[in-house]
Amino acid sequence: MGDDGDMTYTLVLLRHGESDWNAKNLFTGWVDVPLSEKGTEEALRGGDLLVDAGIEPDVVHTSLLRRAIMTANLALDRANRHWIPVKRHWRLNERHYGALQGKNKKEIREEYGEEQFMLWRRSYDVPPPAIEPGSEFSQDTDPRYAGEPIPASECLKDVLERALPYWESDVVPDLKAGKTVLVAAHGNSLRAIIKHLDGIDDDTISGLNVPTGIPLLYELDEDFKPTTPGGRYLDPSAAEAAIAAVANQGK
Ligand SMILES: O=C(O)[C@@H](CO)OP(=O)(O)O
Repeated sequence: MGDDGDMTYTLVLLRHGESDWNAKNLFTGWVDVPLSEKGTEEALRGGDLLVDAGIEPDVVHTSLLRRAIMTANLALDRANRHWIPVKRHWRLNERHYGALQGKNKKEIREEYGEEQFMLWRRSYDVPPPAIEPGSEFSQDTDPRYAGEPIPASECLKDVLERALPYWESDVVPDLKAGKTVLVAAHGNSLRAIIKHLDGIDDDTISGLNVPTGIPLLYELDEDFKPTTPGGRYLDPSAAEAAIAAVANQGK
């Protein structure tokens, strides 16, 4: 609720802390790797940032991947909000990186060249080649996805199309109920949500990167439009440096 009585909704987006594969510079996607030690620290600091900003999440939504789940647990524990209700869904998972999952970003860039590398990594509508079912980094027999229409590779457009139904059916109702909502997810699933919220066009979104472990606060008006375009990172200077590091991965 704004001071002037207008209804606003409070949303916090949180990308997981650094994972082991972020540290090793590997395409990760749906591979369920743990947080690195640095990532654990980032998640706890994310909780401190929530406390410092006086933000008390009422409900948390996560993907089905442990790096997002653990980040939410650590941040909320630090913020003494570990007890709030949680909902998890694969529709908040990282973008499925197809046959690139498990591959080194620098090696792929050197093998295929900068242009193809960036098309696969940041174009809106060019997915990487599909992953082979049954291969080492495929999720086709993973019980957590049994019976679900899971992808074998995704571009950002695909991510937006599968994340939006969950956004509308589960996140929006929590916001409309006046809850402060925390969404703990991934670089590309959050890029999809940000594209939707801020109405970013298909070309411009390729230049937008999300740093690990720094809460991004959105106040939304009654039409679910951000009152501050792009939201506000709770540690803006750390976010700026971390965004540049994500953009330069593979170099
Ligand atoms: O590997 C991945 O799954 C993602 C996020 O870490 O990488 P990128 O930023 O290259 O899309």
